[in-house]
Formats: sequence, C-alpha cells, structure tokens
Amino acid sequence: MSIHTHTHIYKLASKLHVQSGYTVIFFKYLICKNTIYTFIVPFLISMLILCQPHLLLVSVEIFLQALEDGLKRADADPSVKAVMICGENGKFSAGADIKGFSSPKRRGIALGPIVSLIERSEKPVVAAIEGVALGGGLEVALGCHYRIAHVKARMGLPEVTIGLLPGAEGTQRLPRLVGVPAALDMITTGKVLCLVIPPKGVKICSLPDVDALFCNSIFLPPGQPLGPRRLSLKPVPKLPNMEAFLSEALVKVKKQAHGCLAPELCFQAVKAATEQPFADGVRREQELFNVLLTSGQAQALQYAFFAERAVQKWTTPSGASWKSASPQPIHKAAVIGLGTMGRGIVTSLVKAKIPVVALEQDLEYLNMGRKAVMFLLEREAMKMEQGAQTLDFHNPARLQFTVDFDVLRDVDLVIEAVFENMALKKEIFHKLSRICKPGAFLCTNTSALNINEIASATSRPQQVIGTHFFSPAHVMKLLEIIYGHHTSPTTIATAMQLAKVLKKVGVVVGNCFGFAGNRMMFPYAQQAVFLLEEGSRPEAVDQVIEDFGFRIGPFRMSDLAGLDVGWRSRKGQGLTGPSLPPGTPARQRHGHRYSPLPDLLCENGRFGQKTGKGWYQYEKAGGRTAKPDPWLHSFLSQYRDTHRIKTRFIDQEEILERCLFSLINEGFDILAEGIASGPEHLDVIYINGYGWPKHRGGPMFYASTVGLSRILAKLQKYSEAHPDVPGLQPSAFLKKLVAMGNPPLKEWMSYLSRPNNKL
Ligand SMILES: CCCCCCCCCCCCC[C@H](O)CC(=O)SCCNC(=O)CCNC(=O)[C@H](O)C(C)(C)COP(=O)(O)OP(=O)(O)OC[C@H]1O[C@@H](n2cnc3c(N)ncnc32)[C@H](O)[C@@H]1OP(=O)(O)O
Ligand SMILES: NC(=O)c1ccc[n+]([C@@H]2O[C@H](COP(=O)([O-])OP(=O)(O)OC[C@H]3O[C@@H](n4cnc5c(N)ncnc54)[C@H](O)[C@@H]3O)[C@@H](O)[C@H]2O)c1
Repeated sequence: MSIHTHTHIYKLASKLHVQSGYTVIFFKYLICKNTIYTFIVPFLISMLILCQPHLLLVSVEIFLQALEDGLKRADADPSVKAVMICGENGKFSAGADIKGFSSPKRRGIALGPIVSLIERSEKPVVAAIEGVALGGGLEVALGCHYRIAHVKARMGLPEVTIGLLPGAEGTQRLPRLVGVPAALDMITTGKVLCLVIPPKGVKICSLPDVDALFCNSIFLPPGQPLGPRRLSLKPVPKLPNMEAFLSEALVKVKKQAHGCLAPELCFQAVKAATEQPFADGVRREQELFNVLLTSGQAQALQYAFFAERAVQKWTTPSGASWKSASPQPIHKAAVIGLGTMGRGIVTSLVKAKIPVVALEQDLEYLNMGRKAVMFLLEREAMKMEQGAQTLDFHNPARLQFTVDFDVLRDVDLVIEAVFENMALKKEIFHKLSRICKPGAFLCTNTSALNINEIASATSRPQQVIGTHFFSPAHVMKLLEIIYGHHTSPTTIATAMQLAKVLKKVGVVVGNCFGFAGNRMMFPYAQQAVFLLEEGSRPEAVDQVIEDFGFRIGPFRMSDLAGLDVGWRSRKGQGLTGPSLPPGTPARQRHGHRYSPLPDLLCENGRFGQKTGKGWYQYEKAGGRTAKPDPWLHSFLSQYRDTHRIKTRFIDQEEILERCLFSLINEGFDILAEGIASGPEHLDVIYINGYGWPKHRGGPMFYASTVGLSRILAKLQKYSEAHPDVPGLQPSAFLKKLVAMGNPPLKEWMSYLSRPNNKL
C-alpha cells in the first residue's frame, strides 16, 4: 500500500514525505510535555486518500466541499477502515488564506462544521502533521481522532496575531485537549510550539516509512469506540480555582494587549468553553470572531503581515532589486565601538553564530565594553537554555576583543558604531578601507549622517552601506538598511541577508538626513515639545500617545534614551551650544520655530533615567519608574512667563493629531522623494522600530483609515495656527492624493509621476 497525495490544506501543503524519524504522539501530550506514547502493534488498515493535488488554484469553497465529499465517501465505503489527513510539500497547513480574509465575499464560509464532520466520522481520522499546522490547519487536526506529528512540526493558533481568534471551534476543542492554562496561553498569544528537540519521553519511530507506521500502529484497534476520542464530547478539565485563575489571566491579557482587541476576545472565547456546553461555546466563538473580523484591527494586522513580507522584496529607484542581486556569505564580522549600540550588535551577531571581532578605541573602553557584552550574552544564554542552545562566546574563535585594527584584515563585514560624529566616522572608514580585505563590506550604524559622505572616505564606496540598528540592538527587530549613491545591489542584498540571519526585519531605504524612521520622528518629537510650551505636560502627552497604543510616549522615551543624545546632535548641527551665533532668538532657528526646552533640561543636568531626572523624576539615577515632577511643572511655568507664551488647555485630540499627523506628513514627503519605495516600508519601520501599535497597521495605513482629506484638513488648520512650523505644512504628495480622490493605499505610489530619488 502506498500513500499518495492527500487532502491539501492551503497552498503550503503537498505529499507527506515518506521518511523515518516520525514521532507518534498524542497532541495532548506534546503540549503538556508529559509522557508521549508510541504505539507499535500490528494492525492493518486501508486508507482513503483524499486527493486534491492542485489546491493552490482551488477556492476555499471547493476545498471545503472536497473535504466534506471525501469524508462522506470514506464513511460510506466499507473497504475503508480509516482516514488520514496530511499535507503537501512537507507542510500540514498554514491555516486559512489570509488574503482578502475580511472581504464580504469570504464571510459566511465556515470551516467549523467541516471540523465537526471530521470528528463525527464513524471511521477513525488521523491528522499526520509535518511542517506547520497553524490556525485552521490545527483546528482541522483537533477535529481528528488522533494526531501524529513529525518531531520538527510546529503547531499553533496564531489568529490573534492577525486580529482574529480561532474561528473553527478551536477555542472550544483546545481547552478540552490540553486544559485551560495551556490553551489560553496558546490562543491569546498565538505562540507557535516547536519540537526542536523531542521532549523527555518522546520515542522516535525508526520505521522505514510512514506507511509502515500507520499499518503497524495501534491507533485504530478493532472495535474501539471513537466516542472518547471526540474532543467536543469531553469536559474541559477543571481547575480547583478556575474563577481566580481566569480573572488573573484576564488582567495579564489586557495589560499586554495595549489596546488590541483580539487577545481579550480570544480570552472570552476560551472562558466560554469553561462555562458553557460545547455547542453554546461554538456560538459564542462565532459571535466574537465576527466582532473581530469587522473591527478594523484585523485588517490592520493582516496588512502588517503582508507588509512585512513585501519589504523583503526590495527595489531601488535605479532598478536594483532582490531578484537580481545575490548576498555574499558572512563568515566573520567586526563591530567597532562597544557603547550602547555596539554591545547589542555584538550580542546579536554572537546569537546568530557569526564569529565577531569587537574593537574599541582603548583598553579602558574595551574592558567596559567586554563586561557589558558578556553581561548581555550571559543573560541571553540563560534565556536560551530552555531551547538547549548554547552560545559559545567564551571561545576566542567566536568572539574576540581587541584595540588593534589589524585584526580586522580577514573579516567579511564591519559594523561601525562609534560616536555620531562625521569626522570620526570618516577617519574610521578610511582606515577600514585600507586594512580590510577587498571584498569586505563596510556598514555604519549612524542614525542620521550622510552615507555618501562616509563612503567618500573609502576606496570602495560600492561596499559601504548604512545598517541602522535600534536600541537595544539585540532586542529590537528593525534593521533600516540605507543605500548610498554608489552602494552596489550585492551590498544591499548582503545587508538584507544579514538582517534575516539576525532574525530582524530589514527595510531598504534611501539616504537623507535621519533616513526614513528618524526623519519622521523629528516632527513628532518637535510637536510634543511645542505642546509643552503651549500649556501641556509630559505626562498628558505621553498618556495620549500610550492610549493610542504606543508602548511608550515621547517624553518617557526621551528619558529612556537619554536627552544628552539629541543634545549632542543639536550641538553638532549648530542649533545650540557654543557654535550658536550670538543674537540668535531663543525660540527660532533659520526662521522657523525652535524649542530650547530639551537643551535647557540638559544644561540643568537632566539627561533622563541615567541622571534620575529628565522630563520626569525617578527614584534614583538609573531608576525606571517615571513620576511627574513638580520641579518641571514650575520650570515650564517660568519658561512660559519668560517667553510670554499664553497657556491654554490642549485637548487629547489636538495632542494626538499634531504629533501623529506631522509624522505622517513627513512620510508623504519621504515617499515623494523616493527615499522609501512604498507606504508599507514606512509602516514596517514604525511597527518594528518605534513601537507603533501593530493593530493600527503603521502610520501610513493609519492615515488611510483616518482618511487623507481629514489629515490634510487638520494639517491645514494647525499650520495656519503655527505658520513657522514647516512640519505642519501639508506635503504636496498628500495634497495630490486628496485631489485625486483619496485612492487606496496600494495605489498611492502610482500617483508619483516617476521615482524621484534624491541620491
Ligand atoms: C485547513 C484550512 C482550511 C481553510 C479554509 C478557510 C475557510 C475560512 C473559514 C474561517 C474560519 C477560521 C479559520 C481559522 O481559525 C483562521 C485561520 O486559519 S487564519 C490563518 C492562521 N495562520 C497564520 O496566521 C499563519 C501565517 N503564516 C505564517 O505564520 C508563516 O507564513 C508560515 C506559515 C510559518 C511560513 O513562514 P515562512 O516559511 O517564513 O514563509 P513566509 O511567511 O514568507 O510565507 C510564504 C508565503 O506564503 C504566504 N502565506 C503564509 N501564510 C499564509 C496565509 N495563511 N494566508 C495567505 N498567505 C500566506 C506569505 O505571505 C508568503 O507569500 P509571498 O510573500 O511569498 O507572496
Ligand atoms: N543610542 C541609540 O539609541 C542609537 C540608536 C541607533 C543608532 N545610534 C548610532 O549608533 C552609533 C553609536 O551610538 P551609541 O549610542 O552606541 O554611542 P556610545 O557613545 O554609547 O558608544 C560609542 C562607542 O564608540 C567608541 N569609540 C569612539 N571612537 C572610537 C574609535 N576611534 N575606535 C573604536 N571605538 C571608538 C567609544 O569608546 C564608545 O564606546 C552612533 O552613530 C549613533 O548615532 C545610536
């Protein structure tokens, strides 16, 4: 007997590979990590093959119908003893096709009844899981009477991450299988369980092929009733303190949701399983599913899912793209400067198992840097121990500390993370260009400086690129990749590949002051400070932004990052400090409004958390709990008096609009200049690097949901009130899109006559 192509569930599926190394398990035990049984008792079965080889092109309706028909045929055919459902191409199923999920056409298509049909089958149905079983795919498996999984299978209900809940009865079956705590954890977080190393007790079958596994297995002992295998008939396992457990869990879920609806509704659905019979629980699941489907957050999160994948397919205005450029392998890297950023970057590289040379300017800095890196790596190693992975960072072949540039001769790639100072960066790049082997790539972690000017200090500008990490560099997912005038496609491809290896999201952008992310951040931060001048307080502004869903408001963020960082940069730009021409008006630079408030705080030694005082006060230097500071409030009053600024009450709407619409406005300029190749790029940058709430889809997606005409009208209103603030003057591109009748976001770029790259 041979196994042919079986039911295909979503396009990632195909023939289950016939190979040894299968683990026979009950899914229940897989999750609980308890005993796992293998059953090897001779018993012959014949199988019905649910054949649907080309489902890639088959609509959901046809697929569901095929599954239903197949099951009915199996039940009716006396020669069929059992049914097996498996996937194609080594994948069981990635669940429902998310594309166009929320469209009215797709509503009403139900997977739940099919799962029930599977469960009701009079013949045993086995899910053979290989690769991924996610979302609807896992729900199908939950409807089966038995589940077996390959040792490397990954399983989860990630619907929450796309703004939904498992809508095919999964919220009712999973708690019955694995208990409420494990089900809640999986369903409210969307975490995917991996079995990289089989848990204790797992026996790996060394059977020659999967046919034999089924033929010999005792899944299907003759005459054994299927009733006990039907999850819908099982009670949800009781907890001694269910009510207390659920209230505590709800508090946790809400705290982590930051305004995202899906986790809480997932919770409600699982709670229903603990309170109601199966059928009522399923009805509740459907109600909650529909609320989410039409909430707008689901669309935003699904947009973000595809945006993250779309940016991997990078292009530049000159025609270079991911299609034609191949990355070079990076066998060894170097990091120069082990300050805030360098130490995180080294940690990231070591975690990715890339050997690193870490270089500092002198032994004192080197020792400080080494300690900091070791501290981070020890912590990471502790976290990773659960996955039984080890970081071999005490091995000098893996991580070497030095002050000697000559050690960099054989590295394939260097990441410079020294002070934000052009002269210093040029000096370093000149040296690197002389010392490093000809093929080596030279990357800079500058947050804003001109990549072309840095590249000009080398004899290989085609291999120079910006790799802008975000703090803390071993944690934050974004890597902004900035190509210069001469950067080659191979260099871009190599930086993108590096992002992937480091498990980061790489986004390719053009070169301008602040690139895409920081450039959009400047007007936002500026508005936040102007609002203080006009009568608001840091805690009021932060509250509005955090209620919107940001993890942290602009003032708390500024205290965390250190006010001195921006102060140094403004001094460098001649906006404050000794190089400011005498007679410059306190609140004006180059004819535009300027607020010296952040500079004044720095002059008072208030650098934020590191000094225990900034926009807030902290329990001590290095403290983390921000408290409103009466000193700052009276300082603001004095400041307003000195500058004769009339104070007024500023409502939440104005705070939100001035901060966010100015940021979005800059985004439109960035698109018009060809610095980013699409709005998705800016959204991915903001979600992964700046804490923009994902359930709002990123700033440009958010703009499209607010409506471009509204954004334009509000910017016009605010710029009339503040004509000296360029960040509030509506972008010409925004105006054009409004004039063209508000086209959908995916069409925006087609309204730019031609890519206008500033490089
Ligand atoms: C048995 C299923 C029956 C389907 C019937 C549907 C009836 C509808 C009834 C609704 C009832 C609710 C059912 C259920 O509760 C709802 C769901 O199932 S929602 C979907 C849940 N699944 C996910 O969220 C999985 C998302 N995908 C991933 O996590 C990853 O893509 C992956 C599967 C782990 C693979 O990761 P990688 O190997 O890194 O590859 P990529 O991520 O780059 O993906 C490759 C390629 O595939 C596209 N893609 C992946 N998953 C989906 C998807 N679910 N829908 C649409 N497209 C998907 C991805 O965009 C990439 O595309 P490319 O960029 O190459 O164009
Ligand atoms: N701090 C952030 O949040 C952040 C975020 C993104 C990008 N950046 C950028 O990263 C770079 C580094 O910033 P940081 O915050 O880590 O700075 P930092 O001041 O914390 O560290 C800089 C390090 O560079 C070292 N250094 C200086 N000259 C050197 C030389 N000649 N050779 C070797 N090492 C030298 C210093 O000793 C110091 O340890 C800057 O360009 C900054 O703009 C910073």
